[in-house]
Formats: sequence, C-alpha cells, structure tokens
Amino acid sequence: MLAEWFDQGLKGHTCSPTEGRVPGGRFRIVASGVLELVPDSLAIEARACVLSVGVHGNETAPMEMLGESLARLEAGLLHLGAPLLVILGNPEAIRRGQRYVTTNLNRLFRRDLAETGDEPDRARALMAAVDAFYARHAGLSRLHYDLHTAIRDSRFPRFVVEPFADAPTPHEHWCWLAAAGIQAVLHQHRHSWTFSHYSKHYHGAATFTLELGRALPFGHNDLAPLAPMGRLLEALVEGREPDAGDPRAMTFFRAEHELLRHSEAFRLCFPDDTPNFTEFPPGTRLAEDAVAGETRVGETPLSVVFPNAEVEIGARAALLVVPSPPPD
Ligand SMILES: O=C(O)CCC(=O)N[C@@H](CCC(=O)O)C(=O)O
Ligand SMILES: [Zn+2]
Repeated sequence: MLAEWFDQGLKGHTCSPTEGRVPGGRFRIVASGVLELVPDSLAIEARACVLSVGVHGNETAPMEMLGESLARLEAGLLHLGAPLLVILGNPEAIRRGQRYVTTNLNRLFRRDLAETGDEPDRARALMAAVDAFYARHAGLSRLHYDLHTAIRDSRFPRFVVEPFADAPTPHEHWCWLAAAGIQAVLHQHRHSWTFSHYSKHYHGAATFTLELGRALPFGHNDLAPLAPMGRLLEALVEGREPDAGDPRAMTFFRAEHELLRHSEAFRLCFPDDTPNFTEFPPGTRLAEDAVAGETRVGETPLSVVFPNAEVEIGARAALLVVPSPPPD
C-alpha cells in the first residue's frame, strides 16, 4: 500500500485506503501527496522527520531512492521507529516531469505568502502539514531533509545547502552527512524561503536541502552513489543512530552574494554547462543585466552554484560562494 501510494502519487493519482499498518506502526494520508507514519513505540534515537522529494517535479533520483526505502519498510525489511512525514512536493509538476507548473515552489515557504495559484496554494498546504506534524510530535528533536538534484554537473555531485539561521546545526548532523557520502556543504548567508528553511526558521528543525546528483528522467538514475544516503534515511526511519563519518571529509563553503535576475536582458558570461562550484578569479565578468549592470568578481575568487539565467525576473540566478572553515 505504501509503495503503491508513492508510485501512484508520482503519476498524480490518489490511492485508497487512506490509513493502515506497516511493520512497527501505522500510516495515514494526511493531505494530497503527504503521508504520515507513526511508530507503535518510539525507538531510542527517534526524531520527528520530514522527508520531502519532488518539490521540483523533474528531480527524480530522490523519489526513486525514497520509494525504495518505503518499499523495504512495507516488506518488513525495516521496522518503523520514528514519526515520519513523507512529502511529494509538487505532484502536478512531477506528473508533467517539469521543475514547476507556474512558479518555483521552493521560494514560497513563508507564512506571509500573499500569492495564489498552483504553487502558492501547494506551499500553504505543505506548510500546514509540517506545522501539524511537528505539533503532533512535540518533544522530539526535529529534522527535515528536502531532497533534490541539480540541473548541472558539479565539482561535488552530492552536496547540501544549510539554510540560514542564528543557531548552529548540532555537530552530529555533519558526521551523519559525511558518512552518507555528502561531499560539500554550503551555508546560506540569508533567509531564502525554501522548504528546508521553513522548517528551520519556524520550527527550529535541523534541516538541509540535499542535492543528490543531476536531474534526470525516471529510470535514468544511477542510485549506487546514493546507497550511503539511503542508509542514513533508513536509520532515521527506524529511529536508530545513523553511521557517523568525519566532517572534514566534506568541503565547506558559505554564500557571499546572491546574483539576481533583474531584467529580460540578463545573461551569464560563462557557458551554460559550467559545473557547480567552478571558481572564477578576481576581475572575471560573471553576469550582465539591463537594470543591475555587470557583476564582476572582486578581490576574492568566487565559485558559482546553481547558475541559471532562465529564472523568473527578480529570482536568484546564481549563488556566489567562498570557502569556509569546517564547523568545530
Ligand atoms: O541546479 C539548480 O540550478 C537548482 C537545483 C535546486 O533546485 N536547488 C534548490 C536549492 C535550494 C536552496 O537554496 O536551499 C533550489 O534552487 O530550490
Ligand atoms: Zn530542486
């Protein structure tokens, strides 16, 4: 039933029954594309975990990976030990195989959101589902992994974005991510109103946007490099302490500047297929915009992440980042 709910959800279909049992607990469909799993008894390391995929509809590898873990739970190969909220972020975009339908869902997770339409309405539904989930499981540590893939190649194919917050991320999370094969970490320098930022900002959860390779169609993903990440997810499902690695195996960056597209006449001055984390030396011209003029690298080299000249006007066209020391 669980795997069927997930597979049908990827096709934009609903599924019944809407509640039932899994090994170690029960499940309940709480909203379209949102499933809650509650264990009969909490395992010793249980956290209240939100696992979201498909916030961008064409980012399929995390959907395949999470679908496999749910199938293993249903088959009795895993035993539910922690409350989980499993989210198919943007079902209509998933069905269409598109990043989004009308606007980028992953910029809309703020409580004062005023817009209406497909993605704004979906953002409101997902914020409400997360609020209710964390309220139902108050007292547990909170975690949210929002699983994505990137448009381009990357010097570090698997990396995380740590949303901005005043409080530091507890150290164990770096150890878990290192053991899960994450190669780089990017600290955000300001509020970004992404889904992972929402759970951190409003709920104090430990959260990350995880970039797990490149965005490819269903059936074209090589899931082998994601096996350690699958093991981390399954430890969370079972409420076990995940494997720990050495955070110094990861390379740390912090965002220095957000490059915005201000006009129709915006262009990036480097090739479209430039991999994420490519470093540019001082003086390099990075972008031209009819309103903002040109952006050049200043005295410190800058690396570019998520370059995309085709974003909506006013949206982020790239993050410009610099190396940063690993956390203590
Ligand atoms: O590869 C790209 O250009 C985009 C990949 C992607 O969807 N990234 C997320 C990152 C979210 C964050 O900054 O935490 C996004 O752009 O929404
Ligand atoms: Zn994405």
